[in-house]
Amino acid sequence: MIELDGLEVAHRLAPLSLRWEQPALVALIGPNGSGKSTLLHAAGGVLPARGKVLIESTDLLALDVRAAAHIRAMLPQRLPHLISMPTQEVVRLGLCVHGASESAALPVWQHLMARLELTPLLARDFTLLSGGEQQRVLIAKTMLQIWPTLNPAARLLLLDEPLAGLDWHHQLQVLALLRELVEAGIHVICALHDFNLALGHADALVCLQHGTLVRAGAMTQLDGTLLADVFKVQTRKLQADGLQLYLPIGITL
Ligand SMILES: Nc1ncnc2c1ncn2[C@@H]1O[C@H](COP(=O)(O)OP(=O)(O)OP(=O)(O)O)[C@@H](O)[C@H]1O
Repeated sequence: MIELDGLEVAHRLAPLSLRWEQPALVALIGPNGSGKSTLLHAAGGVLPARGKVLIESTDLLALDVRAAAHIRAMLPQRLPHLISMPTQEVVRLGLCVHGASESAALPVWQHLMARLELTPLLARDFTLLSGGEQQRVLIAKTMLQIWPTLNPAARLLLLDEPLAGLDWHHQLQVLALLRELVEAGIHVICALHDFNLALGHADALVCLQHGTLVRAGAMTQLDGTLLADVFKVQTRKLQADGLQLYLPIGITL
């Protein structure tokens, strides 16, 4: 069970309460500036906030950063200040939190390197990789931190637009890894701007507008009315393989 209980950031996020009984892939959507990053940072305990983030009976916000890092991992939207170092050392930072040995981590390491196609990049300087390559490296590092076979305490993964800058192939690779994590018991909250990817892959929806929760629940809540009212876009509904998709065709005023 994961619960955001009255989570609030002064002037940026109105108090919101949400609860999920089972691990799920939650799509966090909202227009630019609606508070998605604010919610993720607050839930991760890296931005001062009121309220609680309950994981079973533990309040994540009452833990110090090191203890919290055993339970949750977070991928921010912007790259941290880049320092010149080999890419493999960046990935390896994901192991520091739980301290799994490299031999214990090897199967997971190999799995992530293969799925994210990072092996040819490992010896290169991280700062010289392309934006999408750097993003895949940081996703691997973040996943190593909370991969359940390496870190059994891990419960929550917070991702701020992890698919931004990735090509379709790598977007789908990342979504497949997120599904693996959900099936292994990790609750994933993922800010996304691509509604069709959300419809195809997420289990549940959270939508913010002006720092306020406007919808939450099943993915069927993501519909043409929401896209018109909150995102100010006119859409055409499409059906593909039983999936409802939306094509943007104009803006609403
Ligand atoms: N450090 C800060 N101090 C004050 N206000 C901030 C700060 N960071 C963000 N904001 C404001 O908080 C609001 C929510 O920003 P946030 O980054 O959470 O939006 P978002 O939904 O993630 O947007 P985007 O889709 O553009 O990434 C915005 O109005 C933003 O200007």
